[in-house]
Amino acid sequence: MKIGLGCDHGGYNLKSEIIKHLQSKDIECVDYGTNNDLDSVDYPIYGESVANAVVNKDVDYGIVCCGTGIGISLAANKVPGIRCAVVSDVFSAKMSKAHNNANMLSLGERVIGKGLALEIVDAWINTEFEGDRHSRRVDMINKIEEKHSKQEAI
Ligand SMILES: O=C(CO)[C@H](O)[C@H](O)[C@H](O)COP(=O)(O)O
Repeated sequence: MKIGLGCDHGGYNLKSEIIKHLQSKDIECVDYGTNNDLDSVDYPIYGESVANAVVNKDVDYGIVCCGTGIGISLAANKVPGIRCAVVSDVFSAKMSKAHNNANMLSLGERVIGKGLALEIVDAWINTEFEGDRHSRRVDMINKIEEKHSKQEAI
C-alpha cells in the first residue's frame, strides 16, 4: 500500500508522526509537504496535491493534516473523485471506509493527540469498504459531482 501525505504548518508535527508510524509498518509514504511548522502556508495547496495524487493513482490513499483537519479536507474534496473524511474518533474512521469508501483521511493536530491519531490511521487503513447498499450511496455522491461539473461547463 502506498499513501500520500500532506499538511500545512498546523498539521506538520502530526503528519511527521503518522509517516514514522506507517513506515514502521513498511507502508510506503509519499510526502507532498509542507516541510516544517514554522513557515505559515496555505492548506489548499497541500490538500489539492494529495487529492491529485489519489485520483491520478500515484498513491492508493491520502492522509492530510491541518490544525483542525477541516480546511485541508474541504480543499481535497473539491477534486472530483475524492471522498476525504475529517475524523476525530476510531468508530468514524472505520465507518468512513466501510460505508463511505473514503479515499482520503483528514486529521486535526490541534484537535486530537498523537496516540488517538495513530489509532485512527490504523483503523482506517485496516477497514474495507463493505459495498452493497453503500455502493449505491457512493454512486449517488458521484452523480452529484458529475451533475455539478456539467453545470459549471455550461
Ligand atoms: O484550515 C484550518 C481550519 O479549518 C486549519 O486548522 C489551519 O491549519 C488553520 O486555519 C491555520 O491557522 P493559522 O492561525 O494560520 O496557524
